[in-house]
Parts: sequence; C-alpha cells; structure tokens
Amino acid sequence: MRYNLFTSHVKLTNTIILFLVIAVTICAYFGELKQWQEIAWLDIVGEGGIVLMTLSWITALLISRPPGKVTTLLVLGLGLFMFSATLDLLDEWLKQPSQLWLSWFESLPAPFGMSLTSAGLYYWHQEQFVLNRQLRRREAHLREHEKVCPITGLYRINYFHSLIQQRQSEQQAAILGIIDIRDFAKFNEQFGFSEGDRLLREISDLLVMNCRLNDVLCRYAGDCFIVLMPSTSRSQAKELLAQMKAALNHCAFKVAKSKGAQFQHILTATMAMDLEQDPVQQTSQLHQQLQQQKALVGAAVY
Ligand SMILES: Nc1nc2c(ncn2[C@@H]2O[C@H](COP(=O)(O)OP(=O)(O)OP(=O)(O)O)[C@@H](O)[C@H]2O)c(=O)[nH]1
Repeated sequence: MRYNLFTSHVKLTNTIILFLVIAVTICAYFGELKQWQEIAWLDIVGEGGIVLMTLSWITALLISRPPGKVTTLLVLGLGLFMFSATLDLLDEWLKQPSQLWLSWFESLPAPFGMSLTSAGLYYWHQEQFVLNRQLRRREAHLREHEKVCPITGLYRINYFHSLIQQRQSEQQAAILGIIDIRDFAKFNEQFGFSEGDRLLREISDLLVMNCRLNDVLCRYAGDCFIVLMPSTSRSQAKELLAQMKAALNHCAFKVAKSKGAQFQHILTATMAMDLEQDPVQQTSQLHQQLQQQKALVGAAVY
C-alpha cells in the first residue's frame, strides 16, 4: 500500500514545507547576495545534492509508511537535518551577517534531527520485530518482497522451491501439502474477479491461521496453495490438512451485494519431501497427485 503525502500525512508534509519556507525566508531576509566570482559551484553541487537526497528520503518514508510514532520521528529528524542543510546551501549564494543566533540556527537542528532519526530507527527496529513475528508461517529464512504475491501476501512458488533447496542442503526432512479450491473459475464468472481476489485473500489468511508456527504457506498458482511442514509425520500432515479443509469448508464467505454466503469445496494432497529430487519436479508431482484426485472425484463430490 502507498500513502498519499497530502491526505495520510498532511501535518508532516506541511511541517517539511514550513522548514523549507523558514530556511529560505531567513536567508532572504538577513542575507546579502554574493558576487558571481565568490560563488563556489562545487559546494553548491555537493550541498544541493544533500538537500535533494534528504527530501527524496522523506518522500519515500511518507509514501511507504503509515502515520505513527516511527514515521513522525524519522520524518521530523530528517526534516531538521534538511533544514540545516538548506541553510548551508543558501549560504553559498547569500552572505549571512555574523550573528550568533543565526549560526546556532544553522548548526543546531542537524544534530537534534539526527537524534530524532536515531530514536525513530530504534522504534522501527522494535516495530519490525513484531512484524517479523506476524510474518512467521508466511516466510522462513529469506525476505525478497518482489517474490510475494500482491493479492494474498504469500510468497510465490519460486520462494517455496528455495525453501526446499535450503532444507535439502541441511538434510532436514519435511512434508509438502497442497490445497486447491474447486470451481474457482465459476466463482470468478459469477461474482467477478475482484470478489475472487478477496476470496483468495480470506482463504490465505484462514490457511495461515491454521498453520503451525514453523510451517510455511505459499501460493502455488491461481486457486492453489502449498505448505511446507517441517519435522512432521505423514499422519500429522494429513491431520493438519484435514483441519485446513474443515476450516475452509465451514467458512461462510459473504459475497458483496449478495445476501447468501458461499462455501468452498477443497481438495488436498500430501507427500514426503525428497532430499535429493529437484524441488520443481517435487511440487509438480504433488500437483499431479491433486489432478488425479480431481479426476477420481469429478464433479460428483458435491
Ligand atoms: N480472482 C482471481 N482469479 C484468478 C487468479 N489467478 C487465477 N485465477 C483464476 O482462477 C481460475 C482457476 O481455474 P481452474 O484452474 O480451472 O480451477 P477451478 O475452476 O477451481 O477448477 P477445479 O480446481 O478443477 O475445480 C481461473 O479462472 C483463473 O482465471 C487471481 O489472482 N485472482
């Protein structure tokens, strides 16, 4: 999710603009234009770069983060640093009178801002710790957010393959499970693609809730999910998948603009992870097992 600078962070955005206006006003009011030959262009490039980079960091923070203590500390800290840097930059064009309060005004905000940024980073670390706990069961040893499915928030299948590889290199056994929603194409046709997306999101949340702490759930493709269950016997894995199936079967999904609830029909399959076989082959073998089950139960299962 991206945040709007002018609606989600209106106070912080105004504060940053105010910092810039104050810096320019002070310099314009007290300063005196320098002669052309007195201007150090190299300093302008360096100091201008610092101001622009700080502004771009502030913008990136405001776009990426929700309002709250961490965002406020980081943005105010960087804003004060940018304020000092802007005064420093404008000095290159304007001679400032050597008044003590003015030099304090230029020097003090930067260290104060850096202290605020440091406090913000400390709270960010704590926030991330909590988020990491929430992310368990969705990811294991890696974090590569370009591999995450934006609809369900789950990692895609290539991440799952890297997990298998990792376990193979550590000679650690696991059971692989697959979960498929029946007739999802019909659901899309009947209620629309965006309701289909919402159903996929709800299903993945429910599946994550039914996983144990060390299991990792990923999206296989379309309406199919795959789970890695470490240190698990085949019967435990079957029991776990039966619980997931029951949870999904009983979930009364309320479709927008429809009075009734929709219940899902689920198929699952499991297999023991092979410590030697190629991960891609293993997951497609598991998917094939599922297809065979589909062929066996056909449409009569409902
Ligand atoms: N809403 C939505 N639909 C998707 C997404 N990805 C794939 N699909 C749809 O999911 C459907 C999957 O179709 P199938 O593989 O035939 O699955 P199914 O209709 O459940 O059929 P069975 O599993 O055989 O019962 C297709 O209609 C795809 O267009 C997605 O991200 N969002």
